[in-house]
Amino acid sequence: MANNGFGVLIDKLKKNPKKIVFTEGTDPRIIEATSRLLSGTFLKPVLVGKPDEIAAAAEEAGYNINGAEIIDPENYDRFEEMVDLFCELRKKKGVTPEQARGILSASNYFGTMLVKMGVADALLGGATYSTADTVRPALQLIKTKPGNSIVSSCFIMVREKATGDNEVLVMGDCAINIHPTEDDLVEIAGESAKCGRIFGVDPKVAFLSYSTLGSGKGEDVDKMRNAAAKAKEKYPDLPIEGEIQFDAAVSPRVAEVKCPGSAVAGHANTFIFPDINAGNIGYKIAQRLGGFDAYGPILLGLNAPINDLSRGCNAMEVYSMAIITAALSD
Ligand SMILES: CC(C)(COP(=O)(O)OP(=O)(O)OC[C@H]1O[C@@H](n2cnc3c(N)ncnc32)[C@H](O)[C@@H]1OP(=O)(O)O)[C@@H](O)C(=O)NCCC(=O)NCCS
Ligand SMILES: CC(=O)OP(=O)(O)O
Repeated sequence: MANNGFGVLIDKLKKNPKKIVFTEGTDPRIIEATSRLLSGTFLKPVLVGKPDEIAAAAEEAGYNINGAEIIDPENYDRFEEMVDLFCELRKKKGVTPEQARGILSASNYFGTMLVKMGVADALLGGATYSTADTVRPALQLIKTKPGNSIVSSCFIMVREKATGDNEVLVMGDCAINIHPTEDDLVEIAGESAKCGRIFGVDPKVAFLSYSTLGSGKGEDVDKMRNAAAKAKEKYPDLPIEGEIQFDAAVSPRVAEVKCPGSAVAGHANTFIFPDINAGNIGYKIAQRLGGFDAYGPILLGLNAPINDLSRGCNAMEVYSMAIITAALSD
């Protein structure tokens, strides 16, 4: 991503390098990204897995990962300390040490505990794990930040314009909350706008629907209209429009017909989808047919920077997401 926001993230990391855990240490895309990261000095990769299997995978992929820290859950000298902490954190669920040992043998839970214990600053997973399996340990162990009521997510979508500049859009929540409530949507909008600013977006927020300002009827229309109204009240300085159709949100010509006089319509850059069906399909259409690179899902409202990858990711996306994830840690 050649966006100025990305350069800012790298500069931040150069001043204060961070450790990032990769839960899928033998995946060739993770190995390639690790090799690229090792040639810089701003991020310290930690690979979870068996050293011999990771070494064999690196050799097969043809990448040098000398210098990467490797932690094997089966031979980790702080494993029993991790088990005790896990039991404490999951006390209300009645988890026994025996059960904890089994759960922590899986790299998604083990890696998340490395962040919880402060062994690493951040985590990136999901190259092979599903989003649910990457995110669930974080929801259970890292928890929602004070002041937030949910963890949600957004994608930063980037496409090079004919002028050579980047067009940067924000889309949320395409990955976590399946049926967000009106209040969830308000929080998703606020968090997505905040995240967009990190990447140089001056947010103009559209609460998307199949209706523009009452042109269509239905419960889902009401939900987006009410959410937009609540968001305007909660964030009076944030330009917000809704409910609004996608064409009216992005096309000045259509906006003039459907939503005249709006400060957002025709120029929206931060899109709030009514549910995960719309969001996940929407961002993938922009990515696969619209020529946008998709960075995310970036988790919003979590107590520590833990992010997910799409299983369809490539090594460059892993590399970029690692930088984004680590740079979001304090
Ligand atoms: C995120 C997701 C995995 C959570 O579902 P789940 O694991 O079944 O969640 P549960 O309801 O069992 O909750 C597990 C824990 O997470 C917490 N939690 C669940 N959703 C949460 C959210 N959005 N924010 C904060 N905490 C949440 C619960 O409170 C619970 O905590 P506890 O165990 O300490 O009581 C689920 O919402 C999901 O599958 N989302 C869609 C993921 C997906 O397929 N995306 C498409 C590809 S990107
Ligand atoms: C974000 C997302 O859609 O993830 P996956 O492609 O792994 O399901």
